Amino acid sequence: MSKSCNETVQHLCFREEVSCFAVRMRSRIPVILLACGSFNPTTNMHMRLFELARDHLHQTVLPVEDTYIPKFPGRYQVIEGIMSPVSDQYGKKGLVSARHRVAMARLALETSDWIRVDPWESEQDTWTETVKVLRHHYNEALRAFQSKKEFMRNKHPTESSTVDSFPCQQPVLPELKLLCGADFLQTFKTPNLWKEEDIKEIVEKFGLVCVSRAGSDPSQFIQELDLLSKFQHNIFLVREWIQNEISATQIRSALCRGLSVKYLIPDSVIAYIAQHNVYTAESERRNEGHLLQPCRLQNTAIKPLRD
Ligand SMILES: Nc1ncnc2c1ncn2[C@@H]1O[C@H](COP(=O)(O)OP(=O)(O)OP(=O)(O)O)[C@@H](O)[C@H]1O
Ligand SMILES: NC(=O)c1ccc[n+]([C@@H]2O[C@H](COP(=O)(O)O)[C@@H](O)[C@H]2O)c1
Ligand SMILES: [Zn+2]
Repeated sequence: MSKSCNETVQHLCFREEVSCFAVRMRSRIPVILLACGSFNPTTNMHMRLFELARDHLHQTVLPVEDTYIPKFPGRYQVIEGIMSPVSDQYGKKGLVSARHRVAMARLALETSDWIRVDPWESEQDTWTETVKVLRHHYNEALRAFQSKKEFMRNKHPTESSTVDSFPCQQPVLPELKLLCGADFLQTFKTPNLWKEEDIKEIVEKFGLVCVSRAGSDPSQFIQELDLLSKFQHNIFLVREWIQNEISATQIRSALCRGLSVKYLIPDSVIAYIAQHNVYTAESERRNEGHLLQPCRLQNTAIKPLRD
């Protein structure tokens, strides 16, 4: 092959790569994953939850017209993971202060380049419904998207077509999805814990990514609940391919008995717990016998009127 012919081929290959990239950028939907929970303390499994969910979303197939792209599979591009520890007012037994739980999550996530802890929920004066936490983070993402768009507009004030010619430069508003384990999903059926309209908004407007957990069958559960089966196209079930049944409750109970939890939670978190003496028999008794705040709120809401 002559040099010029070779160059032409290279040029064509480059152009094809660029156009594949452009198609990919246009088709892949950016996603932010938000996990709400106690994180008391953060375990290796909490972090695995994010990794499993990201792999799953990256493997979801592209729409038919794009399936020929071999190098770039996946309908979604997970751009960020957010861990949101619940506030102290949640009232769960053994829940230690949010200051400690946020600090431990920060240490645990030090080695992640895409998951971060966000203290907003834990800093609120009262317990916040999960749907409101989703709305807050959605609004944050919307603000970031709008300022990026504004920045692009200022960068190319006269070239209105630039954004169309280089789709990779066009900011796309990410979708925000609630990430949870199968046991979390099962709590949707617990009386007085969730409002129906909240569940509807979560699955209809945002979407759910649910990771399997021993003892829970999320697919059967979805079929049993009309509200979930109606929006099942927006519920992603992720199979944990290697079982990792770590539970934060068991970690706390092992710590209180003086047993080793090494390799179940990060070393940095173990060191923090020891340094601050976070988990003790006394901390385990915190909120003992209390109703969870969501149940308390629902109970007061449905109190009969006095005559
Ligand atoms: N082993 C696991 N497999 C799948 N999901 C999990 C696992 N551990 C925790 N999760 C999920 O992580 C989120 C936060 O959970 P949480 O803080 O309650 O931790 P936990 O280990 O379940 O603690 P606890 O035992 O105190 O309930 C929830 O959505 C929960 O379902
Ligand atoms: N109605 C609601 O919005 C509602 C009810 C129960 C639990 N939750 C949330 O789910 C999470 C459950 O965490 P735990 O699994 O640690 O109990 C917490 O973030 C809590 O705020 C929300
Ligand atoms: Zn739990």
